[in-house]
Amino acid sequence: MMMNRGELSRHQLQGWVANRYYYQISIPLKDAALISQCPDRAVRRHWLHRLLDQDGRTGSEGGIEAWINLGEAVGLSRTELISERQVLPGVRFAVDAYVNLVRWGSWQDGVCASLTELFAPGIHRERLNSWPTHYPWVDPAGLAYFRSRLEVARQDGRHGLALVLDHCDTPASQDRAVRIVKFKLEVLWAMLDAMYLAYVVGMPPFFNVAGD
Ligand SMILES: O=C(O)c1cc(C(=O)O)c2c(n1)C(=O)C(=O)c1cc(C(=O)O)[nH]c1-2
Repeated sequence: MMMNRGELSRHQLQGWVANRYYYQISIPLKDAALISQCPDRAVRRHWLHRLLDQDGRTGSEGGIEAWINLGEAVGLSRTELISERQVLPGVRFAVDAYVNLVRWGSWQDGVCASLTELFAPGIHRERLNSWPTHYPWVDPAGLAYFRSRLEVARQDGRHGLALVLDHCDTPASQDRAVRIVKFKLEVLWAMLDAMYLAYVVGMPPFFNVAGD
């Protein structure tokens, strides 16, 4: 909300991009964990696209590279981003909890957890619309990540939802699906809470937050 209202300082927006970088690089690990659990060839085949969409293919660099470009567009160097120096402990713990859920749960759990992506296209669209006005100092070329995800996230979300509707066909499995989605929302909230404390409240001690 603060982001979309244009209320973030340069330091705060940089902090968000640097921390979300850790989410981006963890998504393929999560997708690989899901694939490793899944005996269904068609599902594995489809899910592999997700992994490659982030990691890239020959001739197409992929989402992580696009996120690094976003980092450069907000004034962070590639080295700074890749160093993970700015990743907050709370963000790291939350993201790792997501990867671990998929690593130790079933592949259906992993699909349920990805359903928050249904909301991602709208969120990306909002950023594409508002950032050029609110943050004119951000190089617009860096917004390519959000643009590239509009259609991909819509398709991924639909595919995930179709799988969940297909496989979660008992009250018990539907109950579990809802609990998993709640867990994933808690991961996303925990990330935001950690960033809010560090960059908005400015509450010390944070070993890796430089003063603004
Ligand atoms: O910017 C966002 O708000 C947002 C949220 C989410 C999400 O809800 O997990 C994803 C993304 N973006 C995203 O870019 C992305 O690639 C992605 C993959 C996944 C997933 O769980 O597999 N979620 C998300």
